[in-house]
Amino acid sequence: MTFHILVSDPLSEEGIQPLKQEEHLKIDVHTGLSHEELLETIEKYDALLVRSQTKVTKDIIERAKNLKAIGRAGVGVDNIDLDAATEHGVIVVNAPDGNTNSAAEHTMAMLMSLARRIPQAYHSLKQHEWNRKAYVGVELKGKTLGVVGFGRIGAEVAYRAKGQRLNVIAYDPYLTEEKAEKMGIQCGTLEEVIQQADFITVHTPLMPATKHLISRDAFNQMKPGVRIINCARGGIIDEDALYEAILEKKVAGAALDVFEEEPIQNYKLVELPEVVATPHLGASTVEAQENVAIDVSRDVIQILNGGAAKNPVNLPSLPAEVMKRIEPYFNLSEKLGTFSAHLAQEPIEEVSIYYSGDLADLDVTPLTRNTVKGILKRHLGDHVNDVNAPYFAEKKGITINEQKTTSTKGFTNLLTVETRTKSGASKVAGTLLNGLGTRIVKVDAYSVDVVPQGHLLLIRHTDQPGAIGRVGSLLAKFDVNIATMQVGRSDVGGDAIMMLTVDRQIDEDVLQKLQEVSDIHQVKPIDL
Ligand SMILES: NC(=O)c1ccc[n+]([C@@H]2O[C@H](COP(=O)([O-])OP(=O)(O)OC[C@H]3O[C@@H](n4cnc5c(N)ncnc54)[C@H](O)[C@@H]3O)[C@@H](O)[C@H]2O)c1
Ligand SMILES: O=C(O)[C@H](O)COP(=O)(O)O
Repeated sequence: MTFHILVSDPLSEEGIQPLKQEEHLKIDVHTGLSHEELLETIEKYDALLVRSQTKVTKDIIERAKNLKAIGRAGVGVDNIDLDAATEHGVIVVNAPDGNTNSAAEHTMAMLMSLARRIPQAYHSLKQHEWNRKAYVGVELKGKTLGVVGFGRIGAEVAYRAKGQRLNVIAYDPYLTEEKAEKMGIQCGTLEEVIQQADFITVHTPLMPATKHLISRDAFNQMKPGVRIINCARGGIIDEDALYEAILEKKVAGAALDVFEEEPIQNYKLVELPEVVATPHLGASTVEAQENVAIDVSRDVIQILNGGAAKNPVNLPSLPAEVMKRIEPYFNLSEKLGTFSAHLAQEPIEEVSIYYSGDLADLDVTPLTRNTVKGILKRHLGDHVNDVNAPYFAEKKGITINEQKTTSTKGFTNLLTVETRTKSGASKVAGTLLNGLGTRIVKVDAYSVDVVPQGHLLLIRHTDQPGAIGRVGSLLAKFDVNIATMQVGRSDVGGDAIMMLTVDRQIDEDVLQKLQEVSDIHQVKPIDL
């Protein structure tokens, strides 16, 4: 099968080599497409690779009927409508590590340019002016740098700033005193950082909670003469408030790589002599561009080949060794989900998934998603996948519980799916037998031993002599071959089940006839 990939922003040629080496991938590079042009062309693509220019909006994702993956060759995914991607089952991957170094180095370059007014002096000299008085700077040594957002880039900036003998105070909801102490920096609240710093650099993602995090109110709390750096995202700092604070001389200068609107339409902030600026160049180095393009290319190949991505943004990401341990259970979890959906006679309201034995000490989130996918696929079809399964479950009002138990009922591992409807619950359990593959080992209270694959028939009946024979004869009459058969009962003469594996799908009229056989209460064909 050939997959079509659109690269809609300039990506490193070397970086997309992994894609080019795959024979079944056809790559089109069309950069600079307008929104309308992208909308017109997106339908034929299975994957889209972007940087920050392409706005992957809801209407684009809705039109992209074949899209399976969006690869962001960089960190920030604020140009991608993640909710729409999740709803449509499109996996979004990014390249979180590839440009950390370059972004941190650019931040330091901006910090020093700001302190020594290098761009302004350069500009003046190019105009043939020799003006030494106008470009007096400030030293970094002994000053305080406030870092807001202490993730990969924030931490790298702090590390470098210490080399410039700056004192560093940082705020991040995940920064602990211990980590700060280890790095030789101070951990503060947002207010403390804002009030104590001589330079403030922001390194958070742009999201609703960080929009205008540095606001008019924040500028009012800062030291007079503070200098601001933004190499993260336009919008984290309120540009209008920054403009006013510079005019009012509360802020001595700003170094900006990113802007609320890109490309900039209104240049008033950038034209201020106190502002040094670059056109979103933080990640624009040969090394970073190669790294990020390689990383997303590899992940997109994985996704298109049905494998697990390393850096999913809208899927849980697990360490490789955990993935390796849970991978063998994927097939079982989906099959148990599908089996459960067949057992439910009414809309499912709650799903509880119990993991025991070998599974009890692992992060099993992907298995839970996979089980839910198996359940929902029965009625919603193939467009339910691991990405959008929790979204659809929530939309349908189905509560999902995940539980770990120590009770294994004699199995080394056991996965039990319990579905609850308005009028009751049903259960199916399965296991992975070492070297023998997967088995369904329990249906409600009945022990069975069934390979979860092919055409199954679940029959509920009363344990009476002849019931099994009557089912066998009827199926033989309609030329349905029984491959395997299991029987379980609660007690002699009580409720019982038959689990049959048959060689072909059973026609509706045969099912109807089975339903009419005496002592048979329920006949359920289950295709796995
Ligand atoms: N200028 C560029 O070219 C360029 C290059 C790379 C990254 N970036 C931007 O830099 C951002 C950070 O990148 P990263 O790799 O360090 O990401 P990261 O996820 O490693 O770090 C972000 C940090 O921000 C923290 N955070 C979130 N909300 C916060 C808040 N309200 N207050 C304080 N901290 C908060 C998070 O806890 C996290 O530690 C990216 O989201 C991207 O937008 C820009
Ligand atoms: O979030 C990022 O990785 C940076 O902002 C880089 O964006 P770019 O790929 O458009 O340079």
